Formats: sequence, structure tokens, C-alpha cells
Amino acid sequence: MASPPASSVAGSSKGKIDSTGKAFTRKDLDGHDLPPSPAPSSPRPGRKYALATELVYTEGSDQYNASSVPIYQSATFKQSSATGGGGEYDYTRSGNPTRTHLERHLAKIMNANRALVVSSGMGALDVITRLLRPGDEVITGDDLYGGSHRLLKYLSTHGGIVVHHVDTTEPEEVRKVVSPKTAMVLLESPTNPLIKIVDIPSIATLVHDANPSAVVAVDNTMLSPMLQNPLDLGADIVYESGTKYLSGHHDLMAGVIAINDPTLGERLYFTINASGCGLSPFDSWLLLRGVKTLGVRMEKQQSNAQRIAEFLETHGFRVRYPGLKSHPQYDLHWSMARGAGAVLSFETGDVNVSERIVESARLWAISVSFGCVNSLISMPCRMSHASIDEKTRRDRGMPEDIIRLCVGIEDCEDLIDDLSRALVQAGAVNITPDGFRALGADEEQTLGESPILSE
Ligand SMILES: Cc1ncc(COP(=O)(O)O)c(C=O)c1O
Ligand SMILES: N[C@@H](CCSC[C@H](N)C(=O)O)C(=O)O
Repeated sequence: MASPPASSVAGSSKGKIDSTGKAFTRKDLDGHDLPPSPAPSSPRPGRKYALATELVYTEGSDQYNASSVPIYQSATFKQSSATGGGGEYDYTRSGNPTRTHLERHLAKIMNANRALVVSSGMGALDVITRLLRPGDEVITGDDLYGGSHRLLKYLSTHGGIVVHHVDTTEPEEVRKVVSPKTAMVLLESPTNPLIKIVDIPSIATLVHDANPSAVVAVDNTMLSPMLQNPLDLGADIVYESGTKYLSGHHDLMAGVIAINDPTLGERLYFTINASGCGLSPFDSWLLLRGVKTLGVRMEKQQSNAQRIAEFLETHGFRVRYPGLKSHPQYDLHWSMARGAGAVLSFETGDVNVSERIVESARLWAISVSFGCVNSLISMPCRMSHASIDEKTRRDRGMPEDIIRLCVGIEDCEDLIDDLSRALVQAGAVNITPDGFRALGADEEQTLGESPILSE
């Protein structure tokens, strides 16, 4: 990668001379006018093309017209004056051209005025929760990603934050606890791993009506901007683990925060610069590369997931997936989202049977995480959500036998064959003249009846 001259540190050759005679540039990689360093990441307003096009389309004005945005693998940037002025960027913790390019691209895709990228999804939530002050109250769900639960628990134990875990699938439960002390409402939809759907617009409205200064933040990791835009549904902040769908290959950790309010953006940026959790130039480049294929990956992952969910349900398993009509909040989900995603969970009724299924699968790797091109299988209570203690899991109705499938882009027949073999090998099914049926399926329900409507 070639380094641009110090007078055009943002990668543009359009440097100017300012009134003091010092060389500086006001253009970034995209040729946008920018205020002095650190560079915010506001994109041009409006979305010109369909999302699938915008994902791959970037308007660069690199000095060599590089087709792939260069990796500015530099910690510091030469300045043209002794007072430290002159350059768009001074230090990569504060801002880096590759990171700025990614942030602008993500802001466009997430329908946001500004996006910020940090070193992990948990890093993103950490930055967001630093908006809180001791005594502030947070309202959040009772089916929350384990790591988010752990961070909130830490803040309630050590940071003087009061956390209310309520059933966020019922907006009335949020209404009961919202108050002038509510500083933040944290939502996930669908939830991980119970795939519950949360009415984001109703909750955002009732929270803002009750307390206009409360911030509604939504973790959109389970769907990605391809399928849902919480900012358009009334949220103030959307954040995602970029480790999942956005990157798609399990080769990096990243977190993304998107906002519309410039003041909120500045406060979040302040924490990122002050604490030093901005995404590295290399990982920014890698994430930008991953985002470009989000559309095709999600399309294939989602169609595989739909077929697998139907396969399991038809064979008598209790399946949780918003692409199934049997999902109790099917209509609500589709009123907010453009797709069902590629994470589903199902139960067997027996932890040991579930363990045997997971260990019998070959194509399905036993791994935490999701959103990758490879298919994964896991037991959330033992793995991704083990940081939630057993009693809390029980109180929240998280079945210990639940198996989570994170569906990749492999050939669907191969995935179904491998899963069928694992189900048979684990003794999870009775062999019938027509194939097989989940153990106990016909005692609890008749074929075709919704397995989760009774919840
Ligand atoms: C829903 C959800 N939010 C946030 C995170 C945190 O992301 P990361 O692992 O990138 O820190 C995860 C998984 O780790 C997740 O599943
Ligand atoms: N050991 C990790 C577990 C990460 S879980 C990753 C992902 N969010 C998932 O749901 O699979 C930890 O302690 O955080």
C-alpha cells in the first residue's frame, strides 16, 4: 500500500493551503468535506440504490484509484505544523482513513447519520453503557445474550446502575417500570437464543413518551441491516456484533454502533477515542470486505434456515424460528423485518439427547457465534449463555436442552442429511415406516400443530 503525502493524509490528492499557509485536506477517501480531525463518518444523505447494490458500491477517490480501499496501517500521521495542526488524522486511536471509510459505508447501509466501529460487539455495548451515570435505570429483556447480561450485571454490582429485566415481548411490562430515572432501554429482536420478538416501535414510543431523555438501544446482531433497521423503527441507537453476519467468515471481532443524533454520536465517539477501542485498520478493511457479500450470504443462509426449520418442525420438534407460521409472533416479526435470519433453536425434551445430537453432527461445527458461512450447532445453556447462572436461566424459562442451529451457505441437502444422521444416532427420534418422528412428539401434539403456540 502506498502512503499518501503528508499534505493529503486522508488519501485524497485534493489538499488545500489554509489561511496560515499550512497544507491540509478537507476531503476523505470518499471525497467528502470533513471538519478537522477526528473525522466523523456522516454519509451523503439518502440511499440511492437497493441495499444489495449499496452493500458493494463504494465511491472512493483514492489517489491511485485503488479498487479496494487501502489499509492505512499507521498508528500516527505526520502533521505540517508544530502545533499539531494540518492533518485530517493525527493518531489511529482517534481516527484512521480505513476505519472512516468503513464507518461511512456502514452508516449508509444502516440508514444512519453516523456509524462507529469498535473492537467487538461487547465493546460496542460497553461504549453505549458509558452514557449511564450511577443511579440511572436500565430496562432490558429477560432473554438477553449472555455477554450482555454479564456486562449489565457488572454495572449493577459495581457501577450503581439499576437494571430491570422484564419480558420485553410485552410492551406493558416495560410501561410498568419506565420512569424519569430510566436512562436506557436495551432491546434484542429476535432474542438470542429463544427467538422471541420484541415490538420495537411500540416500546420506543412508550419509552420516549414517558421519558424523552431515555435512550432506546437495539442489538440488531441476529438480523443485520440486511433484514432490519431499528433506527427506522424508533430506536436511538442500533448496535451489532460485526463478528457475525456483517463479516460472515469468523475471521475478525468487531462491533458497530449507528445513530442519527449528532450529539449522541459525539458522546459515543468521545468514549471510543478516550478508551481506545476503535477497530484496527486491518480489521476495518476485513469487515468492509465482508459487508460487501452480506446480501448473497444472508439470502442463502436464510433459505437454508427456512428449509431446516420446516424439516425439524415436520418431524415433530419444537422449533423456534420467525420464518415459521407457527411462531407466536410471526406477524409482529414481519411487520418490522424483511427476513427471518439464519438462527433457529429447537428442543428435544432431554439434555442428554441434545448433547448427543450436537456431538453426533459432523458438518455442523460445535461452536459459539453465528452469521458465518459455515453452519454451527451449540447448546446455549452450556456455551454462549453459560455466563447466566442456572437459577436465572430457569427463572427465565430457558430450556437446558435447547439446541441452537446457526445456518451457513452449504448445500442444504448435505446439512439435512447430516442433521438427520445425528438425530438418529443420538436416539432423538423414533423410526417410522415413513422416516422418523421426534421422541414424544405425538404425545404432546399432533402433526402440523404449532409446537410453541401454547407458550
Ligand atoms: C446478540 C449478541 N449481541 C452481542 C454479542 C457480542 O458480540 P462480540 O462477540 O462481537 O463481542 C453477541 C455475541 O457475542 C451476540 O450474540
Ligand atoms: N465465551 C464467550 C462466549 C461467546 S458467545 C458468542 C455469541 N454471542 C453466541 O451467541 O454464540 C463469552 O464468555 O462471552
